[in-house]
Amino acid sequence: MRLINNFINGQFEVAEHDKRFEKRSPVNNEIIASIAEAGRSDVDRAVISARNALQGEWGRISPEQRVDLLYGVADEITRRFDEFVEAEMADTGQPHHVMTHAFIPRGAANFKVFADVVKNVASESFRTSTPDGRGALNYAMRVPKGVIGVISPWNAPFLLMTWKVGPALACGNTVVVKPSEETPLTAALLGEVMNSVGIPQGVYNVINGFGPNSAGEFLTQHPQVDAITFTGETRTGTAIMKAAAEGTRDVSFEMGGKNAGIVFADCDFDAAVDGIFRSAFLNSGQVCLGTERVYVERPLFERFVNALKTRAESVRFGHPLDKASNYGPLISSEHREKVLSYYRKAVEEGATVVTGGGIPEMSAELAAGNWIEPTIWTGLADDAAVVTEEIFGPCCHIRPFDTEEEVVALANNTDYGLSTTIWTQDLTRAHRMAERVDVGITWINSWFLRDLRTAFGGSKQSGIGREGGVHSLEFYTETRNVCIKL
Ligand SMILES: NC(=O)C1=CN([C@@H]2O[C@H](COP(=O)(O)OP(=O)(O)OC[C@H]3O[C@@H](n4cnc5c(N)ncnc54)[C@H](O)[C@@H]3O)[C@@H](O)[C@H]2O)C=CC1
Ligand SMILES: O=C(O)/C=C/C=C(\O)C(=O)O
Repeated sequence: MRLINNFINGQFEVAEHDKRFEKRSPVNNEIIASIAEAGRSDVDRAVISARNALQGEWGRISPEQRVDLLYGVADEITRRFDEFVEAEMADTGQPHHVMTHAFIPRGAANFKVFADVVKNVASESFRTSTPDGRGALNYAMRVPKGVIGVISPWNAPFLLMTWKVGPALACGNTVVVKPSEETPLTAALLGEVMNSVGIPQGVYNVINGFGPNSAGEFLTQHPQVDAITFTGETRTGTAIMKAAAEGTRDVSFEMGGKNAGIVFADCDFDAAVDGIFRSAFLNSGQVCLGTERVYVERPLFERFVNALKTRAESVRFGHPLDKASNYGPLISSEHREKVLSYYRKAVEEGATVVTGGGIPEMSAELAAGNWIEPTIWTGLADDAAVVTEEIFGPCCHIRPFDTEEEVVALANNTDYGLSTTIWTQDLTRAHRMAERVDVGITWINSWFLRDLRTAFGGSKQSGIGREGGVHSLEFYTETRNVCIKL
């Protein structure tokens, strides 16, 4: 069993009163780690060490040196790639290929890309007229915001945590990270990386624990935290926003979604089936950008439902170390119970269960894990619970539509506004749709195709602000204007 401690001022430390909690494997629910649960005094030391680091060596080094250090972090993640893959698989139970092809490489990229962004972005300047005719020069200067509180979720832990730590450090801030209680391993490994490449003590800190009345709340309430960046549930975002209001701290939120996939009859059929399959079922449906509502133009409806059913029934459940498996469990037994409760509700509300709806049969050594079948429904009303509420599991409801007008209204019929995926060969129509569907991110003939320089975030209850490229700089720096009278 692993012992995971908090990482404060460059040292791994036990928590006050040596308080700990257990982490269970999603594949069989055996205990795999014991985690130090940070108390208020631990969080306080982490925040103070982050503040001191701003005044120390980190605050004094040049942007070029900072950029080189972050390249070093990316290279060291790549050098220790297998350890990160193994740790993330242990935490999440997700397949080896998802880690090696997507989630762990993105961790390294999150440091490299933002190092490049800060190296290459110019600041604005204006020549200003004055009555004496000599004029003035205004220019903007970016300074770090200070100590950033980073609160991250469990579904893509390393990717989503480094998506915030990378730009925060590139901009010269220091961070205190509170990883999800479900997935503490890679944040701790990153502490080792920070030390080995020479990131000064106190720049990167990790405190473990839960949300309310635990490390998450202690961090967001701490008056020396200058800004908070959060990915997680919309309800949690509301609680964090209340905490941030004290001291009027800035927030950046990426939250839940109830994303629509829209398939027109003129689409490339195989590509659309493949794209919707990935968007509904990748990571066992635990992706904020995932598709839980699918709208298919009527002439294609039956054929599409049958093809998606075939794909969903072809997944191979298994241990992530078994390379023949391509499908993992849900993160926890509590989360599986939540998703199963939606499976039951769908039936109560009159759904036709096209496939799935229950728990797959597993071998004896995996039977105690959080396995669940990919599930497809049809036939529900537009106000059914599984059509309106975020489930965050491997499931989707498919409904036919007849007109563009109708499908825009259906897609927008939600309090969320994170992403959508649209499948059509008519790019004029696709563009028209992108203007009308009320989301932060629209993918056309693709899904989860990321360029880290682009704006990422949600509308409505899916988020506040945008991160990515220069948008991250907007959040992680203060812009100062300097006016020189010439
Ligand atoms: N929009 C996006 O980019 C993404 C959104 N999500 C959303 O995240 C959710 C799944 O992740 P979870 O980890 O279950 O979310 P969650 O909101 O329960 O937890 C996220 C983090 O917040 C912490 N936390 C909980 N209550 C807190 C409080 N009162 N104060 C401070 N910290 C608190 C948790 O300990 C955890 O570290 C889904 O609803 C999903 O839609 C997940 C990934 C990406
Ligand atoms: O690519 C990003 O920056 C965010 C991706 C989000 C997920 O992977 C997720 O929520 O699972």
